[in-house]
Amino acid sequence: MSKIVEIQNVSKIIKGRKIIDSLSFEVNKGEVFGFLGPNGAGKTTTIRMLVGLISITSGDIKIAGHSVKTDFEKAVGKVGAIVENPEMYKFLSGYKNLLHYARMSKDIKKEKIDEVVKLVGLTDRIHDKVKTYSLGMRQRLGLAQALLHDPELLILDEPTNGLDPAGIREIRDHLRMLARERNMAVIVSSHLLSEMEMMCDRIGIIQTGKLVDVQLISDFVQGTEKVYEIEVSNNKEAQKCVKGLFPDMTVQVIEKGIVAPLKKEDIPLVMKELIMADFQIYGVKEVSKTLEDRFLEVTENKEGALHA
Ligand SMILES: Nc1ncnc2c1ncn2[C@@H]1O[C@H](COP(=O)(O)OP(=O)(O)OP(=O)(O)O)[C@@H](O)[C@H]1O
Repeated sequence: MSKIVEIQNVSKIIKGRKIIDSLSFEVNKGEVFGFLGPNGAGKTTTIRMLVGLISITSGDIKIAGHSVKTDFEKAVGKVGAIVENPEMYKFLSGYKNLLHYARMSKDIKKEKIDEVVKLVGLTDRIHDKVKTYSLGMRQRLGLAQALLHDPELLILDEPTNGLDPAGIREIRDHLRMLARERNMAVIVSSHLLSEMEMMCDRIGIIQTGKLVDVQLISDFVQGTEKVYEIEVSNNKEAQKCVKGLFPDMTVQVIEKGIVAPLKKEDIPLVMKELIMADFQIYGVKEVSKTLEDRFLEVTENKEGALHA
């Protein structure tokens, strides 16, 4: 796989504070890379440096081999980005907005407008005024605008912010399609892991300005431990009962019962014990720890190391 972005030891100091600390990672063509971190971690600051909206204090960013610092025009020439909410004229149609934008930059032909409109699935509504569009449609129009000059790299800061589940799905499907069919590299930032799981090939986790981890999303999900949820009457007593069998186990009380990291072969014993003690059991199911739990595990584990 060929890399399109190289972030090399990048730091950013704003008003004497180190907001980004020695960040390094690469993004390949044809992949959707999720830049994930809690609010205030430094995602937007990094993206702003990537697209040249703010300067880099130290280190360098190369896009398609060109330094953002020393060869800016060439570096960002192949980048399409939606960083702040794309400015659209609400009283003009989507088409006129794109036409206006295309006229400002040279070399964009009308056929290209039709192509990107089709690509983001707005053909039926493109001649309606933007003020009649849903938020998801406006996002897709922004995407169309970012695609007008055939970027090799697409950068989107929190692209699903404020969208309903259908809108999130629309954007997600489009980004995946662009990576797969056009071999485009896509960088998306988000603080929602569940969303990243469905959209990205790899994720980079950032916390307080430092990169905590970069992983294939499939590996990240696989590292997620399985637990059993037992739907049972009198959850607090049931917890004591299971702890009686496995004193060292962390057994969690939830509204409808308990959750425990049991092995499959332990289930008959646990059931027998609960039944003998007169608990009513309504169900047992294997559940994954949520990805949010996994995210917290990774960031908490690494935090000690980072501050050491
Ligand atoms: N111009 C600035 N002046 C002072 N502090 C700033 C400036 N820009 C960013 N910061 C600080 O840098 C940190 C990282 O901000 P950034 O917006 O990059 O985070 P983020 O990960 O994108 O978070 P969010 O998801 O909330 O947008 C925050 O603590 C923020 O307050």
